[in-house]
Amino acid sequence: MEGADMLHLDRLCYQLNEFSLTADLQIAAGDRVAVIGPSGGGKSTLLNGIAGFLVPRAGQMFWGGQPMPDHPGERPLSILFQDHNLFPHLTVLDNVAIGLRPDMRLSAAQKAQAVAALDQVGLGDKAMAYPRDLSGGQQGRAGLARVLLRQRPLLLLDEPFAALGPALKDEMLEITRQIVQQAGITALMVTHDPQDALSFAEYAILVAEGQAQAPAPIGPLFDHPPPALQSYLGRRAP
Ligand SMILES: Nc1ncnc2c1ncn2[C@@H]1O[C@H](COP(=O)(O)OP(=O)(O)OP(=O)(O)O)[C@@H](O)[C@H]1O
Repeated sequence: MEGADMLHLDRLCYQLNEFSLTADLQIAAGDRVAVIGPSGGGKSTLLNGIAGFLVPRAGQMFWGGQPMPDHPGERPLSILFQDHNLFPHLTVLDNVAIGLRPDMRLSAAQKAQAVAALDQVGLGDKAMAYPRDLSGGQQGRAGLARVLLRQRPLLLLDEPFAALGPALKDEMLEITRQIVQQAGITALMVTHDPQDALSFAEYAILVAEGQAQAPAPIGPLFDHPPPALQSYLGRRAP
């Protein structure tokens, strides 16, 4: 885990009224990490902190050995939430293109890239459709196409496919895993489903009672869960 290509949360502390989250950990570049733990433990707070939406009370964050820029827009990351951040009044192509330029004034080459990203997620024939014309799975794919186009090295996912049925969710997780793996993207995914965590990630960060633990290899972690994880998993251990 040494070297410049990593995400380093250096003794970070975020305070939200009564709640505080501490994180002192490193994630190697290209790793896929599940963020798991009980409700209210601080999983979304961790992602919001990494995204730059929260100002830390203490500590620092580094990416590739350099301090993370303060401004969220300058951080080298993309975010995929459950609503896929699609704008209803924009075509699918423009929804993807906005990932590259907020004013959507793309050069011909950039437009070709956006079309290629749609092709890659199997939405090549939906470029001129609107989000309302897409199924839930297709909306997820459009969100992924934007992630592909942005080519940011870090991806934050907060239960992006939780609203989908089991088969479609599995399919979307697999597509996401392939895209992330091929592009060498470092990915952190919040999930409540141990099976999703296992199928997507190599490591897991357990977040409980305001503490984010260092990433651990996910198989052994589920095989021998520490007490906080054991009580969270209950009888739903995978
Ligand atoms: N904007 C806020 N202001 C004050 N407290 C907040 C704010 N957002 C979250 N909290 C509190 O911070 C704690 C952690 O919330 P967080 O959403 O990070 O947990 P979580 O692990 O993602 O939970 P869940 O699995 O239910 O989504 C909770 O006690 C929550 O009530």
